[in-house]
Amino acid sequence: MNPAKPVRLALLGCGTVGTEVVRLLHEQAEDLTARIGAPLELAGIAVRRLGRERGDLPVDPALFTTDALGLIKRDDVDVVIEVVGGIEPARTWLVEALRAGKSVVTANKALLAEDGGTLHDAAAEGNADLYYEASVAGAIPLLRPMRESLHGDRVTAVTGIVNGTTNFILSSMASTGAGFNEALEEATELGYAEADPTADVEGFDAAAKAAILASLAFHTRVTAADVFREGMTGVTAGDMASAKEMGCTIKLLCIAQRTADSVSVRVHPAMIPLSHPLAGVGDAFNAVFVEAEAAGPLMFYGRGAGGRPTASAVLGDIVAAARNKLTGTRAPSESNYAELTVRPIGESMTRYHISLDVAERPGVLATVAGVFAQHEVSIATVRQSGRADDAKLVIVTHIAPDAALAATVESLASLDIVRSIASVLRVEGGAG
Ligand SMILES: NC(=O)C1=CN([C@@H]2O[C@H](COP(=O)(O)OP(=O)(O)OC[C@H]3O[C@@H](n4cnc5c(N)ncnc54)[C@H](O)[C@@H]3O)[C@@H](O)[C@H]2O)C=CC1
Ligand SMILES: N[C@@H](CC=O)C(=O)O
Ligand code: NA
Repeated sequence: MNPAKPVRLALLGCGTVGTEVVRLLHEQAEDLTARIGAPLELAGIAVRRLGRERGDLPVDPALFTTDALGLIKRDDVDVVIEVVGGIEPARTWLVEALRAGKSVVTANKALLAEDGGTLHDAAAEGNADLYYEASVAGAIPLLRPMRESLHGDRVTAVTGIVNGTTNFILSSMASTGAGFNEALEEATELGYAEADPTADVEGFDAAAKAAILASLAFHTRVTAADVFREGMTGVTAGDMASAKEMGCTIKLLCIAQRTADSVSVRVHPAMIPLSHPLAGVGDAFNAVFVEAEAAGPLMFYGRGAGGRPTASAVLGDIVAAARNKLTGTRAPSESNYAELTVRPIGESMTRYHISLDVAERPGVLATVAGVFAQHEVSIATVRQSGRADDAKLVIVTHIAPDAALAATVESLASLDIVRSIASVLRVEGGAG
């Protein structure tokens, strides 16, 4: 029997994820061949600089090139794997590959969220596969269920922790009291953080993932620009202590919800009760709840960051793309028929936890309560502590439109008796 012709791979990028992709291809070569029915073979690896020390990477040094586009254009390349990141030149490379009918596997959430439409259009044009399981929640098989298994149902909400770096930092702050900088440094060393960790801590990475998830869940193109985003750099040790006092913790959440004809997608830190299933998601783990009309609640949990877990998702996509090449089939194409509108954050319904430093005078509480009433926001609990220069009010509201809550905070800030607004946090999941 003739051995099957290899499926040839072009790997773009050989950093945290790329090196682990190379290792897994090497370690599992025999099993992969058996599962696919043909061997996988690296045709080339595009890197930024040649001659860099790559330790014990099990690969022929002759495969390295700095000419990514030249590698993509080669006739002997069947599947292009992009683990470089960023918008350009990744977009140009992937559009070139897809239009030429080459399958693409990418972990690039920033690009998919910014301009996924262009990639999907290029895939349709070239009748090529576009797989991106690693782009959201790392190793967790999440996009394939969203893209295939749940296509018989109607998804109504997706809520989750989708950034490993910030979950690592918030978990460290909550459990060991570690400082922000110290925890971020450790997350970076462990390979969780983006090349520019601002993307993690300011919520851009989670917002990109939220856009990808919302697009798949609601059959509508949602981009990063549609997502309300607030990072976690403002979360202080004081907030964490205050959350603890209330039997809560603080997590950076991604929340995507659907009504009949619109969707809302937001990313922000939020207090959640310790009894909430997301509260126990520690370290760099991710967890995502999907609610669907017929299925009910589903939960996905696992490692959302790190070279090896992410490479696992990349490998899964490579296997799928290789099988399709051999059988002449294709991945499911983009489904965006619903064309739902994206609601602004002001219309989202949520609750706020507001901590105020106030002057300790008679009538302060009544004045503050009056501001909430004026904006039709009802108060759930009030705690007062300290006296004189150290008086503090901690107020938790009932559910109200975000616009009304934001306007309340603005009015509070203009009161003479309010010395400062120490913190404002959204509250989710029945906390408070
Ligand atoms: N590290 C993680 O936990 C995860 C990363 N991702 C995504 O995977 C992608 C790669 O991430 P990492 O491996 O962590 O980043 P990294 O920064 O470790 O690796 C990227 C590599 O691309 C190389 N590169 C940059 N410009 C290039 C060019 N013009 N030609 C060839 N190579 C070039 C860099 O030198 C670097 O080695 C990104 O899109 C990231 O968002 C997705 C999920 C998890
Ligand atoms: N920087 C990201 C990596 C995975 O997507 C994260 O921390 O989650
Ligand atoms: Na995933």
